[in-house]
Amino acid sequence: MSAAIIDGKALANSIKQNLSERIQHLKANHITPALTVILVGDDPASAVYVNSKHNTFTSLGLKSEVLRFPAEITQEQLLTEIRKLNQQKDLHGILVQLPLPKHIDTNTVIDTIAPEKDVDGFHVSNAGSLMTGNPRFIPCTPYGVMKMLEAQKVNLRGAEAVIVGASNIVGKPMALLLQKEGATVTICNSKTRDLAAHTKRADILVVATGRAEMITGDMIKPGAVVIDVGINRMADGKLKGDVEFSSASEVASAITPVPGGVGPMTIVMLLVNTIESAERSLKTA
Ligand SMILES: Nc1nc(=O)c2c([nH]1)NC[C@@H]1CN(c3ccc(C(=O)N[C@@H](CCC(=O)O)C(=O)O)cc3)C=[N+]21
Repeated sequence: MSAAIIDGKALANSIKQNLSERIQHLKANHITPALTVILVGDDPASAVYVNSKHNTFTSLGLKSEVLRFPAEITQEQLLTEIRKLNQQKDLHGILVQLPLPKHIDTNTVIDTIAPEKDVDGFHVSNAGSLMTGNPRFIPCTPYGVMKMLEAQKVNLRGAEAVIVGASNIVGKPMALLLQKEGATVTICNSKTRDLAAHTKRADILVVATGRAEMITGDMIKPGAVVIDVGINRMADGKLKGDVEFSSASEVASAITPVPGGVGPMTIVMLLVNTIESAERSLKTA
């Protein structure tokens, strides 16, 4: 068997096309959706992602600004910058690129962002609202994965979903979203005993560990839908997922590639959240 490849890039593009009407409507009301990204330090991978976001936003006529700070910035200075952005009228989204340097407490920084501008959906109150079933912003990566499953017409009701990786930004919100659609969800982590026993049960397998090619075809149930969230840059510059594509695609019924899978969906859902935020400002104006 050879799996269907779920084309995240194409789906992201079609979602993008469908946003133009909403953008026009906002502009007719003198609102340009605006995002500010804070980038601390000079990690080259982060710089690539931030540029990619910036280009996507500006190409659609949205406002995007990147504030760059040296890795030595103090936590208090960073919080001061965020508080300024919170007050800025006509700014609908604030994103602090992760990871942050070790001397800075990530949760404190995220929870300083005004929840109404937290288009990543990482603020503790937004995490809570997702958990209680009335989300303000759905975190972009799991949101994009749900759109891919929907486009692929994957039946989630009663399905066995297994997530490998329990992070606040992917694994945990992913579990809530799948559960909401009726899946039976297992979250595995680095301490899980007999990981393969879990992954082999999965009708839907989502892998977000940051460990290149750790899931191989022999760990996958025949016919499963495999979503690879990993983006690992190899020494030769090539990108690899957390799933070994060659063996997995022999077993799965559908699989996301890396690159061109979940990554482009993450960026387009950031666009969706920022536009949504701008539309809310229209309602309260
Ligand atoms: N506050 C915050 N929010 C994030 O959403 C966030 C973050 N911090 N920190 C880093 C991760 C990573 N991330 C990616 C988004 C798109 C691609 C993407 O589009 N990748 C392309 C390939 C790009 C390339 O060639 O490097 C693809 O998969 O096809 C990758 C990675 C968002 N992140």
